[in-house]
Amino acid sequence: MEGVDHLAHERNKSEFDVDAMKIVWAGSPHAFVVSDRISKLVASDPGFRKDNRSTLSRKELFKNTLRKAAYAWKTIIDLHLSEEEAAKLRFYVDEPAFTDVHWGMFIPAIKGQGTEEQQQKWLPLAYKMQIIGCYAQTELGHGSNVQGLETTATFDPQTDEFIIHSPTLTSSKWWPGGLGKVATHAIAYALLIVGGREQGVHGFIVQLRSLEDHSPLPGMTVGDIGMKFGNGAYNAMDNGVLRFDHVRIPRNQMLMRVSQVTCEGKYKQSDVPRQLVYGAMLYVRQTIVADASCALSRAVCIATRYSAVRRQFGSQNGGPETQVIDYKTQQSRLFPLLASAYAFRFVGEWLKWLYADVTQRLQANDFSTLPEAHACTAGLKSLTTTATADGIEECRKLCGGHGYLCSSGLPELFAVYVPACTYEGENTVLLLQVARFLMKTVSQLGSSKKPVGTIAYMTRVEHLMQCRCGVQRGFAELSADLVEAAVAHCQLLVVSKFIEKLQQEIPGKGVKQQLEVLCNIYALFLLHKHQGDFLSTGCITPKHAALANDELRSLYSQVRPNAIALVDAFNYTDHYLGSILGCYDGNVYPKLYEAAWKDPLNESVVPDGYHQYIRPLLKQEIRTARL
Ligand SMILES: CC/C=C\C/C=C\C/C=C\CCCC(=O)SCCNC(=O)CCNC(=O)[C@H](O)C(C)(C)COP(=O)(O)OP(=O)(O)OC[C@H]1O[C@@H](n2cnc3c(N)ncnc32)[C@H](O)[C@@H]1OP(=O)(O)O
Ligand SMILES: Cc1cc2nc3c(=O)[nH]c(=O)nc-3n(C[C@H](O)[C@H](O)[C@H](O)COP(=O)(O)OP(=O)(O)OC[C@H]3O[C@@H](n4cnc5c(N)ncnc54)[C@H](O)[C@@H]3O)c2cc1C
Repeated sequence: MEGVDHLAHERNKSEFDVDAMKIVWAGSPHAFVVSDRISKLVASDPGFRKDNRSTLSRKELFKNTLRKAAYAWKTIIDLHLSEEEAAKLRFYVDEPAFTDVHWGMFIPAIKGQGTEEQQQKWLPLAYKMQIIGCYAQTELGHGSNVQGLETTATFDPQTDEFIIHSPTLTSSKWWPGGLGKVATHAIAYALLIVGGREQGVHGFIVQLRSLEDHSPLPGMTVGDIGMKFGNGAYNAMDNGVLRFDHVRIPRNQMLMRVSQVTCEGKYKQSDVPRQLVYGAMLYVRQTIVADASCALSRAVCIATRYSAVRRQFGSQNGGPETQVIDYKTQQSRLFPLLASAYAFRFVGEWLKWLYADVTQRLQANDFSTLPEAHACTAGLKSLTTTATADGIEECRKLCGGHGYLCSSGLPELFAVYVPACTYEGENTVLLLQVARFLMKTVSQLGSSKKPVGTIAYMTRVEHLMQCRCGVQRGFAELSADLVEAAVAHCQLLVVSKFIEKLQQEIPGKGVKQQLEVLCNIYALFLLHKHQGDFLSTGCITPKHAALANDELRSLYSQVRPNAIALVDAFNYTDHYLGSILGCYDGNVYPKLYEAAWKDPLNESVVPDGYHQYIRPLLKQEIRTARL
């Protein structure tokens, strides 16, 4: 029945203060108040409905996304929302769109790589959305290999301009979000050529479309690259293709914080590391880690609530069947994902601090922590997105057949989420960056200082690399193993940041205790999953492995009465979850049944096509099929 909380009995089992945990999850009392208010504002506004998305054609979906983006912007203006509130509104609208790239990449790139003068010119236009930007780095032929990009930017001292050109088919810009149909400007990455000399890849602000009638400017061939994975909402994003035909831009539209080109045609490399050209990627990667905790927590919320609702087998004397959440197999699949959602939340908080710290240092020209920041953002982006994509799929499977319905919210969540394993740095490529950082760390330790902890094994690897073949060839030969080492290094980071979080003051009855249980689940699940490595290196004995497994089962039993409260702490509205299986009141079956009849296929009892195809079949009126 509507209005009845079918999960009340579960909520009454909770052994901790859920409201206090909501503040821990939000990050602070202020963050909770803002999130709670904005999520309810979005959920209560019909202008932001999303339950009909799966029935729209791609063009309808895209146009609806434009409508929502404009409506969101009007809401932000009319309600005088702050930047923080506006970002929360875009988050809870939950629609992949050009605004993600405008706010998430275009603006950070100008802030990170533009001079003061360039920031003063372009940021006010971008903040007021008087221009709409995209981040055009990837090309048809190159994405991971940034230094392999082929678009050229040739300086013409006669006119004090750069000539942006796509010399080959593979140099076509390909994938940038917002580029296909909406963006008026791009940060375009191109190989700088000054006085006939190549100077590496740099960023350039290029206007793509007229601000009067939105038509592509001369020399621009631009469009959408076509449908993407599944029928998911990511098809609302106009990932585009762009070819430049000798497009001229003023010299002052090269982003010149890192390097400069003078009007005389001199190339100047300031003492800022050239890697700052990659700065926007550092920023986005750290946001992607926080994003992973959100996406995984959504899937876990759905699967946990449904696991408490669903009963299957186990009826005694005609009594109720067993809740599937009580099966140890269900717990051993679900609860490590619940623990991971919290773990990624806290490592994401730490990474946000690390990024802010490195940014502050960079402003003082202190580049000492840039390598560490790169390794951490790259590695944690890789680790958390892989685990989250796998975790969303596992949550779909945990919900049985109903998990495969669009109305469960899980297929769409998966389809929209999985490219995170590829964009902003393909996950293996990023782990190789971490491996390179680890190897460099080890080689710098020198003979007097042996590596310890998770990089202790690197001594053997380093010896092998130096004696058997050159370091470079050794690295390539052992790269698959080094990627595993990089993952282990990042897992250590996640566990250690969870432990550090527990050393903080955490108010609320039973809250810290619950987090300690989740931290232990996360760590022991990893030990169980990788026990082969731990055993073969003598880090643990078979007895330790058995103890860990026993302890895991005990910890699952401790989580069980608190599972619903732990996902309630995410404080997601039913609108944001977009899932009948995960609805707050657990009233699943009537909602599933009601939703089925809303499908367009049920608009007629006899389907289109019956008289044309089925009736002739049934009446044996089909002549022998033409071969
Ligand atoms: C939730 C998201 C929210 C907002 C985002 C908006 C929308 C969401 C949707 C989609 C967004 C996705 C957008 C994109 O995908 S943009 C394109 C992303 N592309 C990439 O990530 C390319 C990946 N490739 C690279 O980063 C580099 O090519 C490389 C793999 C790192 C190799 O670099 P390269 O210069 O060729 O050579 P190396 O010799 O390996 O490195 C030299 C040197 O530099 C150091 N380094 C490398 N990168 C960085 C960095 N980013 N910061 C700092 N330092 C860096 C590297 O460690 C090495 O240092 P050494 O000391 O070892 O020499
Ligand atoms: C949904 C989506 C949105 C995107 N948005 C944008 C955007 O807004 N702007 C933008 O510029 N780009 C965007 N991209 C592009 C994205 O950044 C690239 O796809 C990504 O960087 C991966 O590069 P790639 O496609 O060239 O993959 P590749 O590098 O070709 O990877 C293919 C395979 O080769 C392997 N590989 C590559 N190099 C190595 C190596 N050195 N050693 C070992 N293995 C290797 C990889 O691990 C992978 O298995 C987007 C992509 C997607 C899917």
